[in-house]
Amino acid sequence: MQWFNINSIAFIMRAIDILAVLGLIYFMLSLSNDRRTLLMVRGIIFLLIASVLSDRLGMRLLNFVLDKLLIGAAVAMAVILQPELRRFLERLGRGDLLSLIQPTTNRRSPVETDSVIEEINDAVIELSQNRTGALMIIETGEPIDDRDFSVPGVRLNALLSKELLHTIFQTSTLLHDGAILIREDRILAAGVILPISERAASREIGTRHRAAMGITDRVRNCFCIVVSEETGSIAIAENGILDRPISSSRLREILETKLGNYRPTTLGGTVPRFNWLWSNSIFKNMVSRKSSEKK
Ligand SMILES: Nc1ncnc2c1ncn2[C@@H]1O[C@H](COP(=O)(O)OP(=O)(O)OP(=O)(O)O)[C@@H](O)[C@H]1O
Repeated sequence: MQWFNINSIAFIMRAIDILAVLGLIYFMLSLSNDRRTLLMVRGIIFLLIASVLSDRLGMRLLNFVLDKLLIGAAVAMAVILQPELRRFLERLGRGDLLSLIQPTTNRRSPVETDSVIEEINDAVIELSQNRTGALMIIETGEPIDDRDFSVPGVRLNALLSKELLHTIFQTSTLLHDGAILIREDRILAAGVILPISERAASREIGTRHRAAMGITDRVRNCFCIVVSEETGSIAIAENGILDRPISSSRLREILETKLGNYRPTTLGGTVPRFNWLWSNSIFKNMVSRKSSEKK
């Protein structure tokens, strides 16, 4: 028992302390998969580390300023992340600890998912064949905040069907202008006006396609399908990058990957959202920016 002295206990307590902080950071990062939120959390973590370091190094004035900044940042974060924090506290209160460590993406049942994929796929192909312009935002995770849209459009909350998708985009309807927002198996809104991308892109790319690039650049938990009125071509926008033209078989593949049950898994069976955001998308952006610039 000699090895189990005061020093060992202090070491174990320190390890638990560090693990608890890492756990807390993990939960904060998994609150949202919005890029700006993650950048904000990262900024606060940076301030926290700088404050601890300045304290250890005896830099009292810097430490004083950093402490005040941290308090301000924490209050700002509580205000900005109010819906996410409320969800987090609700789950904590319910004792639903498992859902805290599981990504919230794709909780649809297989049957529901299959029919959503079918309906979207059929509608897009039909719209493309008829050269009917269309813009769809499809959520893949946490709900998109209305403040991310320039105009949130008209609320529909209707069950998704290819007939409805087709009807909305007919030029004779009042709702055909703008985008529709799809959440799970519902068309939540139509006539949504999106922020236009500020990325440098070819002059051939018009406002419908730029709008798809704009929203997916701002919000990471979604992708857009665009059907060109001019050419009938299908495009997919993700992470602010436009991929076009997309063949009908590729469209189905993308829908199945994004909305189906397939997900790349780790040993634990799930991928924490911030991994995907910070590693995969940064890599993808670097690779596909070149291809979009070429267009
Ligand atoms: N900011 C926006 N948010 C949502 N929809 C938009 C936005 N800007 C334009 N649109 C849609 O795009 C239509 C205009 O498309 P425009 O011809 O300018 O773009 P495009 O990318 O060349 O598309 P297409 O190939 O279909 O012609 C508008 O009628 C409107 O429905």
